[in-house]
Amino acid sequence: MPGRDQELGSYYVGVDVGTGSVRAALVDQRGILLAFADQPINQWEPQFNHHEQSSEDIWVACCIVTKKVVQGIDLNQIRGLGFDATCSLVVLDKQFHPLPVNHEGDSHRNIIMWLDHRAVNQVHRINETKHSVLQYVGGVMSVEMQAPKLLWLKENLRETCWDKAGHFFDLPDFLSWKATGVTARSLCSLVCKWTYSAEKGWDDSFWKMVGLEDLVADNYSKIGNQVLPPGTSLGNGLTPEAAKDLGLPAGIAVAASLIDAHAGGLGVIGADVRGHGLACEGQPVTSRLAVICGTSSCHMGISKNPIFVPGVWGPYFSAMVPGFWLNEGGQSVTGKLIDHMVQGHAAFPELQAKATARCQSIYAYLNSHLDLIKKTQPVGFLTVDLHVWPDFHGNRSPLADLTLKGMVTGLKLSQDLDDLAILYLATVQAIAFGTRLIIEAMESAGHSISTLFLCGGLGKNPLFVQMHADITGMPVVLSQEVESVLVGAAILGACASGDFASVQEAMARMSKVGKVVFPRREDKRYYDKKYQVFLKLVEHQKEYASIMKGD
Ligand SMILES: Nc1ncnc2c1ncn2[C@@H]1O[C@H](COP(=O)(O)OP(=O)(O)O)[C@@H](O)[C@H]1O
Ligand SMILES: O=C(CO)[C@H](O)[C@H](O)COP(=O)(O)O
Repeated sequence: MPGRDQELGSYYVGVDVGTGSVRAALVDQRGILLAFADQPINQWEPQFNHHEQSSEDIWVACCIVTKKVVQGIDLNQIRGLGFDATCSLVVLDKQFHPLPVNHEGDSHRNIIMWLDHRAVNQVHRINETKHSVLQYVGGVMSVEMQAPKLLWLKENLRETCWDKAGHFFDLPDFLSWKATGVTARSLCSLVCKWTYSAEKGWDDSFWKMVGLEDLVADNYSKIGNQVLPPGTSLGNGLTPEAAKDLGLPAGIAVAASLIDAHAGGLGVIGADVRGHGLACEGQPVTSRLAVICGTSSCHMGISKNPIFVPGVWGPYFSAMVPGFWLNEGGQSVTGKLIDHMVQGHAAFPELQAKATARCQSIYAYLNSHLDLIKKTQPVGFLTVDLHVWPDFHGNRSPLADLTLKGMVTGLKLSQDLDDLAILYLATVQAIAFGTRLIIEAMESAGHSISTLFLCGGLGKNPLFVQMHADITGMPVVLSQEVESVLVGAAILGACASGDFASVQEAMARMSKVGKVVFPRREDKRYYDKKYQVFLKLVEHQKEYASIMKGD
């Protein structure tokens, strides 16, 4: 909350809808968070690989957190509002009412979440077309993108959903519509998840080839035929109705939105790094990789010219930083995988009890427990004979293989807290090795990366950050504001308000270096050996699959 003696200034509200919660912040022109609030959101998993949410629930959560962060301030100081959200698919009918995306016909659950893998068969057929738009998603479309999900709805819920649908929104675009009544879509969501080209627009032949020709016949009115760069001011700003819901003044500028990972990228990648001893100082911004780590991890690298990286999404023009091409590597489950491994272990109740007794988070407790048991060796060396392959939800990048599964080798009969802590460590390391594999793929295609800029919920975990530095061999920059994704959302609001001339200017002013974590060079040999094992794991998994397929 800003103090009463706070100089009268301009504020922006950023709203970030992650997988597990909605967050809002009040942010000033220097990118400093003056107030923060969060609110959990519901998820349903009615069947394995079906993940659903409710757009009504999410809007209610947005209203709760926004009202909280503006409490007690002069509303006239708020100049702009920006949203970011996960790239989930929201379905509404022609009157903008929710439609069910499930066999139960529950219209409250009208969102197919980004991590939903129900459309495996559909994406397989889409990839078999080898259509040229696939070049711009790393060569292989992901089941997490919107075209396979649309096709699934058409083939499975024709009467209850497809035929009645009037609007298919990416969640960030749903939020900006809800705030302004403007149905224009963000270039970010359409380019990254819907095959739209910033240069050529929609490709009719793709939609016809995959069996979604009805979208073309409608001139794309259901999926978006007005497209705006992120940060553009929408319509007449916040509608009176949305203003009442959110507790904000009607008419303030609302920006065309971003996907959450992209907002994180804006929130970190433009910081002034002078004086921190970083290799990216004085180098083009293209030497920086933004790594946004929440439920999933997203690896956002930009370039002046398009770079085609097999298995890495993109290149997408102007989808994050205007004028730059974006490649987006990713791991579908990272925070969710760590939670899964820890919560599923027999010693989890003991961990919870001990962490609660010390008023610590379970992760802070695990990290201090590892420090105790490591004795004199570096903590990472505790996993010399325990190795994890992290693709419990398939591989997004760079293998782009959704059939891959998780692996653990080196299990013992022990089920105590030491065992849980070491399994947790091996999981964190596996995620960092996955990042190394993505960086290597990006570099061999033409990127030249020297520094990681990490944010998201996992950025609060010092072990996760140190392992990313040690395993990639690159320094990891953490922002001054831990909630950097919200700074990205606020940057959108700031651009829409007209207070900054460009997204680049707002980025440079509002993102700031906090802490830098350097790699421990002396441990490199150990991690290089573990990386060799990591690569063997996937090789062996493929061999097992081929043995089982044989006669
Ligand atoms: N204080 C913390 N310490 C360690 N890990 C954390 C902390 N807070 C969140 N996390 C991790 O971050 C993940 C959630 O990140 P978050 O960015 O909030 O996710 P999302 O944007 O997907 O909702 C959790 O799965 C958890 O593993
Ligand atoms: O596909 C993505 C970005 O393009 C993200 O993985 C997705 O939006 C989920 O984000 P989060 O892990 O922060 O909840």
